Amino acid sequence: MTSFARFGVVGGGAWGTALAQLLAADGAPVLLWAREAEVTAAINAEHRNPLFLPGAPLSPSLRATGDLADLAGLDALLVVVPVPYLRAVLADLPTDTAPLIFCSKGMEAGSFAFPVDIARALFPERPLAVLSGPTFAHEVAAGLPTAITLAAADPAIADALARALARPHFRPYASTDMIGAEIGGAVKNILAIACGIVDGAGLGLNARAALISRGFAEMTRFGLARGAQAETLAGLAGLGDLVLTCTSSNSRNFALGQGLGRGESAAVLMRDRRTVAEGAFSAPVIAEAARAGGIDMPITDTVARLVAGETGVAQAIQALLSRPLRREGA
Ligand SMILES: NC(=O)C1=CN([C@@H]2O[C@H](COP(=O)(O)OP(=O)(O)OC[C@H]3O[C@@H](n4cnc5c(N)ncnc54)[C@H](O)[C@@H]3O)[C@@H](O)[C@H]2O)C=CC1
Ligand SMILES: O=C(CO)COP(=O)(O)O
Repeated sequence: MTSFARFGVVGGGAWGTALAQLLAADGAPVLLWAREAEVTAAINAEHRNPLFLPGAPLSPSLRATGDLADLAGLDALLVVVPVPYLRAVLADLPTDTAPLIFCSKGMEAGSFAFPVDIARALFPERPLAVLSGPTFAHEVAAGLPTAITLAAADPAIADALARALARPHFRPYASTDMIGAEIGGAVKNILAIACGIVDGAGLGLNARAALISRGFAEMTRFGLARGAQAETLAGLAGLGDLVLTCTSSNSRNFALGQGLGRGESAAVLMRDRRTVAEGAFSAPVIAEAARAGGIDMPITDTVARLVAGETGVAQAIQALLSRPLRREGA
């Protein structure tokens, strides 16, 4: 098996840049593809990414390119493109056999595909993996302690990639449950918006704790129905990330929810934003997938309607609180 010494990163947003910095911090060469010429120029000339990760000094061994063809021949690629744009970027990747490690958290509209589903259809021969967990980009770039799930269908590849990505302060836990890791990351983004709404509307900490645990029940129902393992959902990629992003306004999803909770318009909050709040894209998609599968996801459905401007915060809260009482495990 290869040693995975030379990594490439596809996507120069906050998370792609932080992962590239993690791997380049010890002087290892890392090549990052970014869409914005301003980002590639600043990384190469000034060793920083002022658009998406301001304030984080980057290693000179991290180089950037605007040409996806330059990623040919590397040992593995971390793919960190927001899910709505992922398919188009993957279609332009150079033909290769190196593993693709998906780090984005969402479900594609229309196809109801997670990143690995999209890639499997495009690259049936390439090893695929998922990297997901409670990982604010600025903390990883700063070298703060972080643990994360690394899932691949083949346990030997999962172990090898986990070893290759591990650093003294960055601990990947290997798993074979790719769908569990993907569902945990996608659903927690939606629940982070819900918790932000509760915070912005001043509904208190009891309500937030209730949302986290009832939201986790939704994530588990959806995940188990799609073949995820319960321990993955209760692990770093599910519950771990849910706790992180439901309790901090450093989360863009939580911050979006705070705005909604304060009564700001969803359309205005979504307009002109440079950074992503993936939960806003995924909420209607996962809500529809759940409905089609007969899976009860009232919080996800409510977030989808709030983001679409179809309901207001007071009305949505009233609707959630007036649902029939039920047994907890049901
Ligand atoms: N920021 C974080 O702390 C973490 C983010 N993630 C996930 O990583 C993924 C990427 O997020 P960030 O790096 O934070 O992004 P970001 O919000 O920092 O930047 C937006 C990214 O979207 C890209 N983009 C915008 N329009 C595009 C288009 N038309 N085609 C292709 N790319 C386009 C930009 O080039 C940029 O890379 C998301 O799925 C997010 O949920 C996962 C873990 C941590
Ligand atoms: O996924 C994240 C941390 O694990 C980042 O969350 P936000 O996209 O909400 O900022």
